[in-house]
Amino acid sequence: MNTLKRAVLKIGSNSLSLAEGGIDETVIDQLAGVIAELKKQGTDCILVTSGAVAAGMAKMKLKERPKDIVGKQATAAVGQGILIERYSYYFEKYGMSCAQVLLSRIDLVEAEHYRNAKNTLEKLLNFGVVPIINENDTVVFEELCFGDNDRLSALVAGMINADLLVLLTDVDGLFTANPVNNREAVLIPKVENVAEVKNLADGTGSAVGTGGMVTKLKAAEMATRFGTPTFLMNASRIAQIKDIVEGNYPLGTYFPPLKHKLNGKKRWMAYAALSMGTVIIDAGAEKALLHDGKSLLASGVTGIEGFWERKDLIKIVNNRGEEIARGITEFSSEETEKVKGFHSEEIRRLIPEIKAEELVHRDNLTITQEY
Ligand SMILES: Nc1ncnc2c1ncn2[C@@H]1O[C@H](COP(=O)(O)OP(=O)(O)O)[C@@H](O)[C@H]1O
Ligand SMILES: N[C@@H](CCC(=O)OP(=O)(O)O)C(=O)O
Repeated sequence: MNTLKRAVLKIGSNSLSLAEGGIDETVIDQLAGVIAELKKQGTDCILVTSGAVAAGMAKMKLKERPKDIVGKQATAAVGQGILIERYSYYFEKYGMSCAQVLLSRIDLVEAEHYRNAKNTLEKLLNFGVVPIINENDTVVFEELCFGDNDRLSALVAGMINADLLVLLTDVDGLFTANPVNNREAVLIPKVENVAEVKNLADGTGSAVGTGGMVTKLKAAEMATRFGTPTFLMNASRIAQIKDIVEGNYPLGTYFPPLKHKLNGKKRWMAYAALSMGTVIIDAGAEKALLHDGKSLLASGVTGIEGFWERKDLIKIVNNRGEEIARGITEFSSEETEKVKGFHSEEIRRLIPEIKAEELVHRDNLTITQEY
């Protein structure tokens, strides 16, 4: 029996592009066909698709992907309309409707915006329409963009509680080295701990792709922490997505979900929200957060960086400068500076109006341990 209610499928620029330039419509046709079949079997899909720049390049007869941001933005503006028109055409062929949803990193930073995006996606799925997501390339700015669509697809999987994330690319999965330039590279069928394989990924994508394997591993790490099983496979096997849904894994790399998954608010804190500043903590506080499941107290803070207000999100780094957690703090940066290193009684004396005992309460804290 099919128990997967929701799947997010992500297809990269590489797999959608023709060698001579432009979009490969046979791939769009196959994707629409598989999504329509899955729908009949009870699995709703959200598609995260790249390809706007590739489609724009063909239209404008550009031989190379523009290197400058504005060039990419203008090219994506030309290509996005062409891309979505082709998807609409092929979904209609299979009796389905689709909707264009353009998201950027900034749209997910505020908790309210994140909820709005989630509600719209939920409504589209309720309408029986396939949301087709791409990054809103035309308006993003460099400091705050995904660039690749891998991490965006993982955030979307977390947002809608997907039961499966499939990353479709131009290689068969994760190899022991980049298979494009290492003949001896061997496919890894299953990865339990992404941190252990991160060194195998090389960040260079193909001529049209962005991010390479590095951003795919980051996406797998995020999605599996959200409790979403993730599968990385070759887009030439699109038809086999049906096998995954039926519980049979084709050739590819499987990343099983983690047992201790992050809940909705912690997903947003860990990967979507922006931090306003940083507190540096000592070894005792690091142990309390990582091993004892405790809140962060001011007594464990040794330094601060940045300026923030009460209820802002901050990063928590250890004394080696490694990020270990993020959380919403009850103290502004000015207040934190005043109370750092002090115990509760002294804090009440220094700032009598503050009722909170903790700098960051455990309910408002998520372990990130960046890799
Ligand atoms: N260890 C690895 N295993 C597999 N592929 C790798 C590895 N390291 C780097 N890569 C590269 O990642 C590329 C896929 O990333 P990318 O070009 O960004 O694709 P997409 O457009 O699908 O997002 C592959 O073509 C391959 O060259
Ligand atoms: N948003 C861009 C996608 C950028 C990109 O190349 O992403 P990816 O193929 O996932 O490495 C586009 O539509 O062209």
